[in-house]
Amino acid sequence: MMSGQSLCIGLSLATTWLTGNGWRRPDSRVEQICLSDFYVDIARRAEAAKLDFLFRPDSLFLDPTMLNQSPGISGLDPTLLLSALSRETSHIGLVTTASTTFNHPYHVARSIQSLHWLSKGRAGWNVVTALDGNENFGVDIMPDADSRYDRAAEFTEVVFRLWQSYPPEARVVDRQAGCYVETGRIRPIDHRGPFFSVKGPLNIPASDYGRIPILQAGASERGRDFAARIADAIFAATPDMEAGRELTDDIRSRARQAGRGPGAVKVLPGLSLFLAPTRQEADALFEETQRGRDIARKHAFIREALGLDVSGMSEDRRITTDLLPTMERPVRSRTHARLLRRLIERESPTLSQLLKRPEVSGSAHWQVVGTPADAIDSIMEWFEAGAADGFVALPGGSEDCLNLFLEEVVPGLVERGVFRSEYSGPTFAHHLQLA
Ligand SMILES: Cc1cc2nc3c(=O)[nH]c(=O)nc-3n(C[C@H](O)[C@H](O)[C@H](O)COP(=O)(O)O)c2cc1C
Repeated sequence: MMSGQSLCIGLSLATTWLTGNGWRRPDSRVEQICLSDFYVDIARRAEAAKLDFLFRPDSLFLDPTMLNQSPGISGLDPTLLLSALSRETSHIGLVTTASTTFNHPYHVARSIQSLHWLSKGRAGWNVVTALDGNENFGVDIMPDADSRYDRAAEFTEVVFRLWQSYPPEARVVDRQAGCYVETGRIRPIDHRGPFFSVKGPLNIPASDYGRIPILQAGASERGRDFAARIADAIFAATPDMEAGRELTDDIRSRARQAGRGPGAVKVLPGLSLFLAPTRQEADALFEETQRGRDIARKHAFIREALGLDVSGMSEDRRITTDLLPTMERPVRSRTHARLLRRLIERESPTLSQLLKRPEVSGSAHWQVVGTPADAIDSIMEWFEAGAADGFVALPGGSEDCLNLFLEEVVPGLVERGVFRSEYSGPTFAHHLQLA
């Protein structure tokens, strides 16, 4: 924790509480996940709790076999969804996700600037390089992670320049003289690079609500360098406090090397919550949510990330490093593969233990299964240890867990003096202390 700082808290709108068996509850409202009403209620309650932002991850592909068991994160276009929410809220940040691998920077610059206008300064962009979906865009083989980062670097540079190409001060709106803009202040960007040729300028003015904060997800060496250069916050996968501290220290030092202040990039791990009034009930909620989850999918994840086939192994077999192929091989996410390997190196878990760990079953996120008081204690511990600057809440199991988070965990953090009780400004950049 840096002195005088308070937590930065986002809430994922990925309907994490419907995953596993959560959607099967009679009161889950899963039929409504493509309707804005479903999200409006949640957004208003998150704003009443004075959260920094709502966060919508995204992907540009559909694996229908995954839908057998749960609704997943597919669905509404995130920027359109957040635009609908912008009319129903007034302060909370609205972070959309746009991949730099399959979009075009002109479109992304325009749609996020539009969200910024429509929400009066509350847009944020979660920059991802994507994990899948190439065949939807005429690309036979998924580009490897390094070339995706090369493209992401150029993509973001083009977007930032487009956002500056039509500055707010160009709009003089002089009715008397009949002059709407000073055209000389609107400049093409004339960008020509390996991936894009973009003349510009953008066809929408930059809003005068200030800057659009950037989040980034992906924590390989390349990912960290990229975040240190361009991001205001990183959405991180850190399954334990040590991983959080290592990432936070590393990001601070990379930010310094990139000529930025030590606190320039906030580290915001995903925080998976399974909350109930008692620990027994929380354990039961967790078990119930996980029960029957597709074991073959977990095996496939381990095979893809590590090159290790565990499908024929008994559940009490210890998974040790000597079982792991040593050869460097391309993987979908180096971040997740590294975290999984790290777990095996440190603990040599049995297969049964491994399959239950967040590195395999929960996108490697920090996880609390317990009471709201347990969640508050864990958050305080991480924050005070410098392992996180805040978090993105991923409530699991049922909507009751989301309710406990908003109605008990957040007020508990306010009581402990580490979270705001009122917004002190109207824009997302202001909440992040960037304005
Ligand atoms: C915590 C986390 C969240 C991510 N969320 C998304 C997402 O919503 N959509 C997406 O297409 N990719 C997502 N990714 C994938 C990253 O953008 C990136 O493509 C991937 O992690 C490979 O980068 P790496 O080599 O740095 O790990 C996420 C990655 C991480 C670690």
